Amino acid sequence: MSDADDINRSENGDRKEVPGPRRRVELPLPPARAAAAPEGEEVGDELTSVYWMQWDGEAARTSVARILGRLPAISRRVLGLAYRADARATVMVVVLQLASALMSAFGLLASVRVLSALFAQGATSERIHHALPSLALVAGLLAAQGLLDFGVARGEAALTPKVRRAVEQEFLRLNCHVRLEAVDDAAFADEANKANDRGLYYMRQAVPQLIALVHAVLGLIGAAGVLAVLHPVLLPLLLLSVVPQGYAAVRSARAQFLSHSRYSTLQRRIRLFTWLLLDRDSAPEVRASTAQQALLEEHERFARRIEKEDARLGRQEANVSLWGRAVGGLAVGATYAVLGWMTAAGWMPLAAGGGAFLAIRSSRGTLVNVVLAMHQIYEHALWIDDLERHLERCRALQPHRTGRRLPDAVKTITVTDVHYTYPEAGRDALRGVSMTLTAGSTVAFVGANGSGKSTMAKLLAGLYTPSKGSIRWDGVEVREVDAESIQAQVAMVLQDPVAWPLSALANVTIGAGTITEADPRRALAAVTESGADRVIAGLPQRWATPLSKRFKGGQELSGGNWAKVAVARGLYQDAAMLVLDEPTASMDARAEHAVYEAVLHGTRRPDRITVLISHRLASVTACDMIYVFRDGHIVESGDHHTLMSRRTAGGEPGEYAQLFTLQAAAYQAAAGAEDET
Ligand SMILES: Nc1ncnc2c1ncn2[C@@H]1O[C@H](COP(=O)(O)OP(=O)(O)OP(=O)(O)O)[C@@H](O)[C@H]1O
Repeated sequence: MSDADDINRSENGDRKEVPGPRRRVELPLPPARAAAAPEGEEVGDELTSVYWMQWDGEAARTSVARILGRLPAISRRVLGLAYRADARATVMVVVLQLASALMSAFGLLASVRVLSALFAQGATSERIHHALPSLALVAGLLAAQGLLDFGVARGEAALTPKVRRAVEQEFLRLNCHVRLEAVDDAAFADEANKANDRGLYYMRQAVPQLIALVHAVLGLIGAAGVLAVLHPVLLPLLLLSVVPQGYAAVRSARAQFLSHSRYSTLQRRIRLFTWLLLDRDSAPEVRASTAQQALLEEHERFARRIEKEDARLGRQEANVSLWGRAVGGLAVGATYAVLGWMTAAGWMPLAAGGGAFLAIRSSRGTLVNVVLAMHQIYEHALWIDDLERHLERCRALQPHRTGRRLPDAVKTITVTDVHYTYPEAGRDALRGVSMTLTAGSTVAFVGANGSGKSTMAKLLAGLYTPSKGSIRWDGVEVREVDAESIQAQVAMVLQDPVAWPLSALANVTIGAGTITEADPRRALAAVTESGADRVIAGLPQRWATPLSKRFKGGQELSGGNWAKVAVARGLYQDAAMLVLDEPTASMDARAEHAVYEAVLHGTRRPDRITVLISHRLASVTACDMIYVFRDGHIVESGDHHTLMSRRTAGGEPGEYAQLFTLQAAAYQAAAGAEDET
């Protein structure tokens, strides 16, 4: 329904001059009690229909064998990442790890020789004498292994922070370029949040964990080799002693993963309430509306559900671990009993039995490390998998790059029969919009809330791609050029511009893609035109003042002053198209007038198309072309005079004329009331 429908008619059908009460629509009474967020026993109930939960389900249902099968791929990926981050350190870590494992195996063999010498026939002093060379070898090998492990630690210290930076950078780079329509999707935002929260966190730990795993596996291979040399039967016995613990670790990892997935949305919700309670922006309204108690209660409701889930998980883990340790203990006892029996039965010399005991003990410790490292990597791999899928999705959602760029100057933009539907939206936001914009002209989009004005502006700016129809810049279809090259040609000042927590100067220059460099003359001209010059002149450090109270000496601006800075930012960008999407709504009347004066008259440039979106029709009367939007399409177009004289088929004024008269009448009525008092 258009605003024009809101015009009241008097009993005899005459049009009233001033707006009356709004017509009522069919809307049932709201419930007396409503939960702020979905209720339910299951913490993740509200997530069941979200598509990315299916991945979680799939990962958790995957067999252990398949997960283990993925480990080589994950290892390759981590190694590749490490190699790209620091090739030298990666090679060093790999080589030193191998050498350390060799030292460990030789050390075990040397220990068996020491025992053989000690358990041999003859006088004690003679046996000790014979054992000395092997003892010295053991000491030497241990020292060498210590040095090699030191080298591994140094390599790891160099590698881990580099990998961390590389992963984070890639994650951020891909996410911040993802097409806007994907970011509009709540499910995508959930996925990005989860990937940042968990996937990235575990990916950062992947290098040290992989090093720990490789270290343990190599140590195990060395010890197993020694055991095989002593007696092959010892190997399956050893394996038997650790299988129960490994099973328990894997079970526990899977339970944790499912649990975390189930309440990741809850965590977001609880953080939202924490933020609302602590944030400076919401602080005045929270206090003025005494909303503290309501927010605290909602926070507690979620906190209790998380608490319940945490406790359940803890109990489950304790049970699984107890079971694993009990069965594992029995298996170890059995292993030692068999070893004792083999030595007593003469299957193995006593020295070899002693050596086997040492090897089993050290292998058991190593095997537990392997299981723990596998457990961790397995658990984290599930999250890393999600992160990888998210990154893959981000790659697919990058703005299209064809290598073709738009020409620097544009003469005409032709929009033909453009349709656009937001993801998961029930209806089209734009339906068959056509228009022609020519350089040097100022164009206004007007119409009721939700009629599609901002959407059209975002399509013109290349932020969205039309679902149907075409937008051509001097005949070049926008789908055929790099989206970023369109965005570089368009300066957009949005309804709620970002209050960048940067210096006043950086707040002006960031629209041109820099916060460290400025064209001083252009910056001064931009702030002068937008009226931000007075704002900046009043700041303690002028251009250098940080515009955020989070910084020492930082200043906070009023909404209207922020808008002036935002308009300056748009003007500074000096783009082929300037879109002002109601940035003046929070400005005082004089400031708004000054901005429109500057944009419509002062800086009218022959090479620029200026698009104004406004609900205050008095601001757009000087535009060359005015497009009136309703329900996603253009119902009227022309300049102010044409539109004011337009009549419908029934002889009634057109939509623009009705809206304009309505607004003018409201001012005149108010002015009349002032005169009477
Ligand atoms: N990010 C989004 N995701 C889904 N739907 C959206 C999104 N943004 C806008 N819409 C819907 O698209 C339609 C057009 O919205 P748009 O913001 O373009 O209208 P507008 O004319 O600029 O409104 P206003 O005057 O209130 O700024 C509306 O139905 C709106 O609810």
